[in-house]
Formats: sequence, structure tokens, C-alpha cells
Amino acid sequence: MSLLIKNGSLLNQAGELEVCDLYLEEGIIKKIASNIQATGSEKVIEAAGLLVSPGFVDLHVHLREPGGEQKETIATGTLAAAKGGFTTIASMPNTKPVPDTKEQLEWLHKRIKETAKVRVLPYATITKGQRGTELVDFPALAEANAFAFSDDGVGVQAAGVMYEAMKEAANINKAIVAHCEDNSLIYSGAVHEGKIDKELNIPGIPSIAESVQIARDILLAEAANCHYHVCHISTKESVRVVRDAKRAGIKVTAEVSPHHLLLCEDDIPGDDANFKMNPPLRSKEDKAALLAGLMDGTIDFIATDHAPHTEEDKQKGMRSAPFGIVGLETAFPLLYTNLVEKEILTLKELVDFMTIKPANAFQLPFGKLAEGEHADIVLVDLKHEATIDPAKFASKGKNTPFTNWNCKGWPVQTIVNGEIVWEKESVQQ
Ligand SMILES: NC(=O)N[C@@H](CC(=O)O)C(=O)O
Ligand SMILES: [Zn+2]
Ligand SMILES: [Zn+2]
Repeated sequence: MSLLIKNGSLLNQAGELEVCDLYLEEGIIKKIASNIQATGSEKVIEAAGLLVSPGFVDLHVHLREPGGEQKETIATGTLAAAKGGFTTIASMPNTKPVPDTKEQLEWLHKRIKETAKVRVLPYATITKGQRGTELVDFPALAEANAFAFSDDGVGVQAAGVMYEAMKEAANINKAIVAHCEDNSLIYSGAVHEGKIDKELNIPGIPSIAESVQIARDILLAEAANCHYHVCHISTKESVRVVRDAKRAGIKVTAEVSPHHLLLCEDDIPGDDANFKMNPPLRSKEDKAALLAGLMDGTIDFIATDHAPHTEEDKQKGMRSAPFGIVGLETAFPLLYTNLVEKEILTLKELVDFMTIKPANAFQLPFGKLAEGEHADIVLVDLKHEATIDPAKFASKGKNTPFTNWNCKGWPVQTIVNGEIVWEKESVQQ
């Protein structure tokens, strides 16, 4: 089925909105022009007043399948992605079992093919069982279409193991995507070590637990000549270290999450585990440094770190609940409302941070609206206002700190490979 999107607003290179039509056929954007005439055989989508954006790309998502289906499945997580305007997501490997063999990864690809609503690029682990000791078979997993290698959920503790992993990854031209956390510096903390740990009398996680490992890894990546990507960067020291590394010409990239851009420890209302995630919400100064890092190119793009947990998990409170919050269904409206509407970022900057920038960091052929490109598109209503209500999420995870936030910029239709995978009317919003 071909699609004709009429009268939508597209961002041009200068960041201005231009009214245009798009013709999609066989999964490809065939034509972008004003006044494309319908032939009668295609489905016509009236998009007047809507932003037509490349589908969003999220390279940090937890889908929990296999082994955590009570928290999320590939089906529910990718529906949440579609609802949030994401057309390509990369799935983190901290599942049970983890994709650390060719067979596991092949099973995952099959399951994705059967049940995913959007494109899913699965990570393989760096170490067997994410135990941090024995490396996976990098060439075999690359052959089985691993997107990249990550032990997300836990840092690789031994420098020697990380160095060998980086050399393996460099050999096959794949990236090491790192959750940076030195276990000897976390002291079983649950919140940032700063003000909030004292206020709540809960052990804190110091900033150095992250920044020390990033500094180590950057030097290893330089020696191994490996593309090294930093997950969910959260501290001002980490930003400085990455900035210096980029200046030195080291192949490092970094992502930041919407919650670290929009919240800090001062926003934690008390013992509420919907504000518990790893890394934790840091200080006001850290939050400012993350935004500055994003704006000066130190941080390459935005990724949600969508980490669904059950309500039962989160009712255990700050000390005992698992780390993580959901993000797919609220990322764009939150960032649009709190950064673009407040003129901190332009609309084009935000869209780029969620489309072309993540795609380019990993040489992915997505995130662009141009003739000949994949027909991955989201239509967004920038004016419609609605309040965030977790009860309405498609995700099984309702664990968000943003309940009741009023936002504009809600996706209304999501197209992957030229096919409508979600539209507002089909799901209660
Ligand atoms: N971010 C989190 O707080 N939790 C993630 C793991 C991770 O991203 O490190 C999870 O899998 O729940
Ligand atoms: Zn992580
Ligand atoms: Zn994660």
C-alpha cells in the first residue's frame, strides 16, 4: 500500500517549517514536493497543521523479553515506542537469559520479527552472562546481526576485560556501548550522593562512580582505536572528560536521557521509587552541564533508557526498589514542552537529537526525511495539550516521575517502512 501525506509541515535545513507532501511506496520515501496529486490507488493522510518528522530513534531501550515479561514484552514495548513516535529502537541485553550467544540472538531476532511494531536492533552483551569476566564471541554475534555490544545494567569492572572487548569490537567495526559504574564506589547507594541522600537518609551514589570509569574507558578506547559510546551520562565531570576526549580526537560518543535533562535531585519529592533510576538524578549543576554538553556537541544525542518495572517492584520504596523509569511515551512531549517551548533548544535541534544524530553516531541509514530514504515517519501535533497519565501507557511499565505533567507535542501517527504502525484513534490517549 502506498501512502500520500498531504500538507504536513516539514523542517527545512534552516529549521523553518515548510508545507509539503510526501509520497511513500514500498517502504521508501519516493517523492517530497508541494502538491503531489493523488492517483487514487494510495491511502491519503491529511496532515495539515501537523509536524512531519523522521521517526524518532532510541538507542537505549529495555524490552525485558525474554525473562521479564511481567515488566514488558517486545510487543508492548514496541507499541509504546510507536506511540511515542519512535520507529527504530535498540534493545538492551540485560534480559534472562542475555543474548551472549549466536543462538540467543537468533531467537531474539525471530521474536522481534514476529511481535515487534517498530524496527528493533538488539544489542549483544560484552561478557558472557554479563558477569564481566569472559568475553562473548564478537565475530559470531556480529555475524548474527548484533547492533553493538553492551553490558548495560552493570559496568565492566576490570580494565583488562574492557580493553580486550574494545580490541575485538574495533576489529569488526562495532561499538562498545557502556554503562559506566565502578562497583567499588557505589556503596549500595540508591540516590545521588549530594543533598538528597542526607535528606532522605538513604545511601548515596557518588558522581565519581560514573566519571572514573568513563575516564578509564576513554583511554582504553584510544589505545584500542574503538568506537566507545557512553550510556546515560549524568555528571558534570563525565561531560568534561568526554569533551576533552573529543578534542583529543578519540572516537567517543555519548547519550543523555530526558529525565537527566529535565530533573535533578531537588525534584525528588520523598521516598518515591518512581524517581529512582541508574544513574540517579544528580545535582542542579550536573543537570545544567548536561544541557550545555548537549548544546556544544559533547553529548551526541538523546536516548530514553526506557526501563519498565512493575508497580509491585516500585512499591518497595527508594532503598529496595529496582532502578529505572519508563520513557518512550513521554520523551518527545516532555522535551518539546520544557526545552523547545521555553526556547532552550530549537525544534530542529530537538528533532535532530532524536533522529539523525543517533543514526549518524552509529552509521544507521535512518532519521532523515529525503527522497530514497526509509519511510519511517512520525506526525506530531505540536499544539495539542494533554496531561501525562501512566494508566494510559501502552507500556506495561507505569513507573514515571512525570505523572500529571502537562505537555504539548504528542505524536498522532507513526509510520515504519511505509506502513502505519500506530495512530492516535486506535489507542485511547
Ligand atoms: N537505568 C536503570 O535504572 N535501569 C536499567 C538498567 C540500566 O540502564 O543501567 C534497567 O534495566 O532497569
Ligand atoms: Zn545503564
Ligand atoms: Zn539502560
